[in-house]
Amino acid sequence: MEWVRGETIGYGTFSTVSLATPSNIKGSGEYPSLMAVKSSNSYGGIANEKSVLDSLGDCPEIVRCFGEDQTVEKGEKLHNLLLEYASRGSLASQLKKLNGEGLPETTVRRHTGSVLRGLRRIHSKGFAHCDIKLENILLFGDGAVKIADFGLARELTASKEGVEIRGTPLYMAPESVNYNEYGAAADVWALGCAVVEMFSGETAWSVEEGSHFMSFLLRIGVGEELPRVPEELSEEGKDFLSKCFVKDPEKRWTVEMLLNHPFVAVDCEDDDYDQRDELCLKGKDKVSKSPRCPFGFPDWESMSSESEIQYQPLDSPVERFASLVSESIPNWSVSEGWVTVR
Ligand SMILES: Nc1ncnc2c1ncn2[C@@H]1O[C@H](COP(=O)(O)OP(=O)(O)OP(=O)(O)O)[C@@H](O)[C@H]1O
Repeated sequence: MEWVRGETIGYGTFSTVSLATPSNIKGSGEYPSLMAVKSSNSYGGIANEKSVLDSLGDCPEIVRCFGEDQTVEKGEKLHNLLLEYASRGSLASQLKKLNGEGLPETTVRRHTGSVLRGLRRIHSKGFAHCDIKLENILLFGDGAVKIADFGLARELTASKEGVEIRGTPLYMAPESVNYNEYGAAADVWALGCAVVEMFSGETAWSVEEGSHFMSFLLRIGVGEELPRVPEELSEEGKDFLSKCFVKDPEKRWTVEMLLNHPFVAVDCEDDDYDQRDELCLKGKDKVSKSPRCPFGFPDWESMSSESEIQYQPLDSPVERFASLVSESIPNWSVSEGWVTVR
């Protein structure tokens, strides 16, 4: 399909997302008149995302892919992935418009149910998403909520050796920090963090400015502490989170179990949904920008490609942390200050 690039609508760590329209409307009946195109000068993430999306097939809770191609623009070779366009942006951008407030619980329940159904498809096809966060949950004009960004997704059978941080640390599960495990259970932990953020408008972990990265990893991996559960959340919501925030991945509830939890299994009245969502729609969308340098840790850039890492088996969490951290102090203030590490 021939297509024309439109305005930029989002930035990721390794890609730019723009609007795209088919250039020959007549001959493009199977494609929508407006799409999103994710473009990157590196092939790995785009290729992985395309291959995972192909394996997942059509699912109402997963962003659709219309194909991939390469272009040369301003002398630069770009790899492009054509995707369904989410006209209402990401949950992160929606939340930003609420100025620190969260979404009504009925809306959170509905969105959580959608993400769970998307995760059910991902896990049943033998993959883990590995980067569930509000930036990767997209909102559509018809009210649909879909999971996007499969650049980090990987097969559940993939090896877990070595030292690797995948995804966004604020959403990382204890077993990922400690043992490099990025399975279906780690997606459930990340979903719990996303639910807290959706409801409260604040990240599930509160981290003081100037805190050291290593101490944060220790809090997730070694300590007894769990992510914050908002006081104002209903008892059902608190119970739902208590099933997500179980340190032992074997004891954590699976997506299938959570789909039967009353927090999402019961259809809620959506009275307050429309009002608050309308308010969000009225705000003008701004292009979201992630910092280009992961965490403000200059030396973390060397971890951007798995193939470049010389893996050493490390047994203890402390050894692993020591190999992952630098001396620099990151900006902890908000989740958007974090970027995905590949
Ligand atoms: N299909 C889409 N429709 C509308 N907006 C989109 C779409 N896909 C992505 N975006 C916007 O672009 C942003 C970046 O996209 P995406 O997360 O896929 O890129 P990325 O390079 O994989 O990001 P990162 O790896 O930093 O998480 C999203 O947070 C969202 O705001």
